[in-house]
Amino acid sequence: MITINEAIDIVKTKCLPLLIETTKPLEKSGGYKLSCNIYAPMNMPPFRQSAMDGYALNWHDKLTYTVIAEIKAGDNHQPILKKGEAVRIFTGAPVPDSANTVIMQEKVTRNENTIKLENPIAINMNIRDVGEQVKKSQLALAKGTKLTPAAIGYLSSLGIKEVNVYKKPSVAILTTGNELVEPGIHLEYGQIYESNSQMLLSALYSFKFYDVTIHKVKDDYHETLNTLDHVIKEHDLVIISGGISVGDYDFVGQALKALQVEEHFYKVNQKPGKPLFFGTKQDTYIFALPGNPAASLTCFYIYVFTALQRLMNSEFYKLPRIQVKSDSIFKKHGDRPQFLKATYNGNTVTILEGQSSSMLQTYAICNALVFMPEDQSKIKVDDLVEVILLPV
Ligand SMILES: Nc1nc2c(c(=O)[nH]1)N[C@H]1C(S)=C(S)[C@@H](COP(=O)(O)OP(=O)(O)OC[C@H]3O[C@@H](n4cnc5c(N)ncnc54)[C@H](O)[C@@H]3O)O[C@H]1N2
Ligand code: MOO
Repeated sequence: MITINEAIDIVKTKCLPLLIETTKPLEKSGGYKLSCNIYAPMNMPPFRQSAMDGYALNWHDKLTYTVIAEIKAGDNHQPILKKGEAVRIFTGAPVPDSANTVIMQEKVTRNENTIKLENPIAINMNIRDVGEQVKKSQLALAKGTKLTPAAIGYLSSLGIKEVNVYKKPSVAILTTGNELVEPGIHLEYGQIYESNSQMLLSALYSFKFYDVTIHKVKDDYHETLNTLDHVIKEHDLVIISGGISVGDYDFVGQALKALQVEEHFYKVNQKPGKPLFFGTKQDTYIFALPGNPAASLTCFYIYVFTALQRLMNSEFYKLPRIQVKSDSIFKKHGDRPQFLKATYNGNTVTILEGQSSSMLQTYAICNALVFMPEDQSKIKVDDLVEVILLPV
């Protein structure tokens, strides 16, 4: 059995950036990376803007100015100021060419058509110059930049409505199991509700992967084989849930072999998620996650996340990890390294009850995983532990 780090390294090495270009409306481009440089189509700001509510002045060496006009944001007139004249002005309004400084209103006393400055002011204060952020034709954002809310706001401020980006992977989720029933349908004895597809879909959505299809098969070899064959051909990444262990009705391994999926690893020395498979067929990456729900989700966060980040050409291929003091105790059974459901309060971490890989109840309220290495058998209060922060 390989170690967790070996498995992560294999995923990291095998998964290559997709680098397929596509065009997206700006409002739907969050989380994508630019596939080419964007040059500013205009100066930003496009005109000299006042940064304060106050007065734009044509500076002179006295403290008193005559107010000759008013300019508010959106106005397009350009009063001409002589030396010693001022215009009332507001934040975001165009500063006339003949004004050379702006003073905030709190620093003047107004008396009808004159203002008196408390103290002398220097020129060029509180004016955002034309092209101060970016000049027309300058590089606005470089190829490869990830489109964050700020980047989208910035491009939108330049009047840009669509962008060329690298495609995100298309993902198929395939659940397996005779016992699984759709929520909403009456459960017969021996049946449970199928929940991993919604959980994995939601995890993908949380990382802004929306191109996802869901497929469900019974514990039937031919159905598993045919559906897998189809989803592998149609998607960049396939996430299988369940049917990967050694039971007589676990057909996933057999089907993957028959489809000549190249195995990169099967079984990782970890708890939960020992029977984890990763392989490739042509350009498609395939994970078979253990069916136990908590094991499935932990394997998603530790391995599938890495694959997704690599396909997106991101250098951040692991969730953030920090060292934190534990405020609880935990005794490990067995010697596999373990991921423990936990809550991190910004200061200490609490290891929760219900660590079984079949249990989602405590996972539902956890915001972190504590990683307990192979050689550690217990965690005491105040021990420093490694905490993996989950995107909740
Ligand atoms: N003889 C052995 N038995 C098992 C081993 C082993 O090493 N030797 N490993 C155990 C471990 S650890 C795990 S984890 C599971 C993994 O089994 P599978 O991946 O084959 O998963 P299933 O058997 O199909 O299901 C396991 C469990 O999860 C429930 N499940 C499955 N899919 C869903 C779903 N979509 N929604 C909700 N719940 C689901 C399923 O009903 C089972 O209870 O194997 C152990 N056995
Ligand atoms: O590996 Mo299993 O996920 O421990 O239950």
